[in-house]
Amino acid sequence: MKEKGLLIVLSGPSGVGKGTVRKAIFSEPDKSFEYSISMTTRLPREGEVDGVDYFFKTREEFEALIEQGKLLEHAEFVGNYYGTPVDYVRETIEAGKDIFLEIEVEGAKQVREKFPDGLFIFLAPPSLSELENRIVNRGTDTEEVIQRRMKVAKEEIELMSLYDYVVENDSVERACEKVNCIIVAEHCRRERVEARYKKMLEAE
Ligand SMILES: Nc1ncnc2c1ncn2[C@@H]1O[C@H](COP(=O)(O)OP(=O)(O)OP(=O)(O)O)[C@@H](O)[C@H]1O
Ligand SMILES: Nc1nc2c(ncn2[C@@H]2O[C@H](COP(=O)(O)O)[C@@H](O)[C@H]2O)c(=O)[nH]1
Repeated sequence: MKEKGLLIVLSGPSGVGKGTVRKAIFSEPDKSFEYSISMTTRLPREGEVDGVDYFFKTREEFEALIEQGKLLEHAEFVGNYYGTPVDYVRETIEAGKDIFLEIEVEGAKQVREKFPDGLFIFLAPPSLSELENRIVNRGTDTEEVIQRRMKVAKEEIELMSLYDYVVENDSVERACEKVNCIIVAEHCRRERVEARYKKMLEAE
């Protein structure tokens, strides 16, 4: 039987650096996992490309996808829908390849319910004031949206204990190294458990 791939979820509050860390991880050569491109109703930011950064959809299109069961999870975040196309995730895992999702906390909760044996990593900020600095300095949000993101962030940080690992994003380089190590360690752990069961079954 072909071994299934690992579902990896990187989540955490807005502005902590999920996108930055994910892009840095995927810019490394020889990555053995695939990235799940999300759907969103948010308008593209400058430089963002449809089908690369996101699949950009209208609200009507997005709601039709929800109705048709095409999304593994979805959430409304600061006025826009975001969701993970389910077919690509399932096909990748079935093909024995790992898939990497970078999503917000409500979506991660939904994925955990459907894939309890996935690998869930929470990216945490060094402090709340540093989180706010990062959102402000990114320069993509109005003061009102920044305050909404910070309010949600505080609620999300309380949920970090539900994750398998918490990685502090104090430096992008260190955070990437830790995420990569966690993925390698998780593979080793699963292989050992599987090997143990295989032996047990063969001995019967
Ligand atoms: N370790 C770090 N140290 C300092 N700045 C960082 C670090 N990681 C990311 N940043 C900066 O913080 C800002 C927010 O990062 P990013 O957009 O990747 O966050 P995010 O978690 O993906 O946000 P969102 O959930 O809103 O999409 C960016 O300007 C980025 O350059
Ligand atoms: N629940 C989901 N959240 C997602 C998905 N794709 C991205 N995201 C998260 O949304 C926020 C905002 O993103 P931005 O690009 O507008 O800054 C951020 O936390 C992303 O991680 C998804 O498919 N599902």
